Amino acid sequence: MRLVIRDNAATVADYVAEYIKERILQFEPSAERPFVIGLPTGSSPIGVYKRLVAYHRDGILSFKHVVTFNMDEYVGLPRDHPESYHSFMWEHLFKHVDIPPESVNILDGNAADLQAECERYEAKIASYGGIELFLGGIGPDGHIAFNEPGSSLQSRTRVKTLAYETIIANARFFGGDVSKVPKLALTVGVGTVMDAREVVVIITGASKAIALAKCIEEGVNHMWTVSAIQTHPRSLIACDDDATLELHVKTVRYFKSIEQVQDEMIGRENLGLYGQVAGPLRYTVIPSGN
Ligand SMILES: N[C@@H]1[C@@H](O)[C@H](O)[C@@H](COP(=O)(O)O)O[C@@H]1O
Repeated sequence: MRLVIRDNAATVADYVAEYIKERILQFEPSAERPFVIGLPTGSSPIGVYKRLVAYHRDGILSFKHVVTFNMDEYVGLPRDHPESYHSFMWEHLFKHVDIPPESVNILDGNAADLQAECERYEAKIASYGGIELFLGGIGPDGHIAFNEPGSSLQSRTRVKTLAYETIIANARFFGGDVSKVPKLALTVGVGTVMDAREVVVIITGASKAIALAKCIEEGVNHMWTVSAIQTHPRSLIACDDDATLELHVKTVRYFKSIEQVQDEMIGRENLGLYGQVAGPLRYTVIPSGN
């Protein structure tokens, strides 16, 4: 696993947006071979979406051959409710780019048969040959998507009851009124996320500091479901300084030194993603710490 530390949420967003842009461009997606990406909602990815929209506006990035699968959706909230994840995604990303609407996949939290909807979703992901890159954020309790503490680390897409801490955290989107926050959600499982060929997680802010420390410095544990990322062969956490508050100084220095060595050996401008070196250097470098 790699940990990339930046000064603040804005520079984390710069890094992650550029990372995703490069991954899509290097993949050279086509109609027959689209780039399949898993996407989160929440405040963490908003800066990334803004930058992806800007890449599109500047003619650098197209979403014509990108297929998306969102992580989760509330149960029972009308699709056009301003706080539904459908609304969020169209507002922050999809309506600003050239993605064909049929390439957007978001769980239907109003389906008559919620279980069947979850099974349909998994089957659709499989029909594309799986997800290339899953981007995620986490809750303060270390949940990824809506995989609350205690979720099986092999879980698949399913109906989930939200933890009280999550309901309180998300009340800010419902005028601070806890009673208005849906108590159920559909969510991809931890296993669904970990099946992606690559996982990238954004962790910013002091409120996520304990979760980041649990995820990185302690063992894989279903009480901090994002910690499953330790078992993934190709994973990256992008965090800001505030999120490192609970990490050991040694941990922070270790991951910073890895980046520094990479920069010195290869040069930042030539360092592609996960050893895929862009520019004139074409050899493969696998950075340690992966
Ligand atoms: N289901 C979503 C998660 O996918 C998201 O990661 C989390 C964090 O949100 P924020 O980025 O706003 O802190 O919120 C919700 O619980």
